[in-house]
Amino acid sequence: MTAPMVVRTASVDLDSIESLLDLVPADSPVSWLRRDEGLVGWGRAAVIRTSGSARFRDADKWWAEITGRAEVHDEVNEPGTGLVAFGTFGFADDPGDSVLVVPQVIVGRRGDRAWVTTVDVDAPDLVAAPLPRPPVGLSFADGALNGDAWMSAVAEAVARINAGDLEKVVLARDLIATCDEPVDVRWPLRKLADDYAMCWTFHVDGIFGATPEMLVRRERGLVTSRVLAGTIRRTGDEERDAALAGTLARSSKDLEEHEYAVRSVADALEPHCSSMNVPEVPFVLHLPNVMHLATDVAGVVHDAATVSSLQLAEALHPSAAVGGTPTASAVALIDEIEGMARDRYAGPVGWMDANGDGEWGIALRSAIVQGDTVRLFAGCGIVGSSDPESELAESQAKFVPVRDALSR
Ligand SMILES: C=C(O[C@@H]1C=C(C(=O)O)C=C[C@H]1O)C(=O)O
Repeated sequence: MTAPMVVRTASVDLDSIESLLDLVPADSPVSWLRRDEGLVGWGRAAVIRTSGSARFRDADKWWAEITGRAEVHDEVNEPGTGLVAFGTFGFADDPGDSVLVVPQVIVGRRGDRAWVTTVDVDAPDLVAAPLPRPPVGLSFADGALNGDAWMSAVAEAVARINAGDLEKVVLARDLIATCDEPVDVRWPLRKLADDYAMCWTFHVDGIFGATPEMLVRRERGLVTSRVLAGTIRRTGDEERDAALAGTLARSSKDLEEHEYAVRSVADALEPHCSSMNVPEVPFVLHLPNVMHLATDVAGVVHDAATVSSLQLAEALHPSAAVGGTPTASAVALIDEIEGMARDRYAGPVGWMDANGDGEWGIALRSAIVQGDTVRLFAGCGIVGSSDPESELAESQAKFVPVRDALSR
């Protein structure tokens, strides 16, 4: 048995640091940030890679062992202090690996508090790291399916739905970006955190993005989930966008798609909650590229002592926002007609502390970087009244955040 990890969390003054990303060196960075609050980290103190249907359980068991024998000195005691792991999980049982990683250094900020946590290393000087270089020689190419082939898959899904096989399915596509040199992920991360400050800007082990969708957050016995489904593109003209937001809020196609997603989350959370609040009417979430129907579900959990936030994420995944309804038929149809492997796209991504509290977003508006290649993903909820051309346009709008973040 190896020696226990020695973990120290101390308060720090970060008033002069605008973005926590300024501190992050190029060596294995991780991030989970929203409006400049959250966590960043670097270095690797411990990591587990797992796959298959037991991936969540494997990771959770490993985490219980690690936290059970760590020696923790925490002078801050906030959610996200002490020992913290960052994770990314595959959408499907296979292919693709899932990872939970404990960085050597984690820097956190929440309200007016800031802290640094070190794991088996001395506290570093918190100074701005050299800036990342922008990607050079960027070009884009179709992924597994070109636009026409993907629209045929959407038409097939619509036919299956109208034949009564299922109610909703989310179909995704990929886009391949190639550069002349390996991409420094901190470049797109900085741009995403700037341009999509209302989203969660994440990076764990090669998957990065700015997701607007929170699968599950648990903090001190309170659980929340932000469910999205139903989308309209923005035009950039404020008056037109306000009218479009009204159209979205009244669109029966989008409200139907949304209702499936909210139901799937509420049903999965219910067994864990002693009370729940599920709003009956969604609000419209405005992002720079699109607007979504959104519902914030909240509940008080009764099993925080035995069920971690990662186990809650497992129970919720895949919600109808990224899978469909009913889940099993939708996932089978995705496998049959989507024509690509999702890998960790649309899987849970986030962090968890030693109490099992944490935040798990859905890895959307995301991409996987590997050396000089970046694979971008976007998906759309399909119901019986979906139109393939509109869905293609919607998928293009969903590529925009990462696409723009890769450019200079
Ligand atoms: C699947 C994605 O987004 C999901 C699908 C949505 C929709 O179809 O309206 C909206 C938000 C997300 O729940 C994606 O961004 O790739």
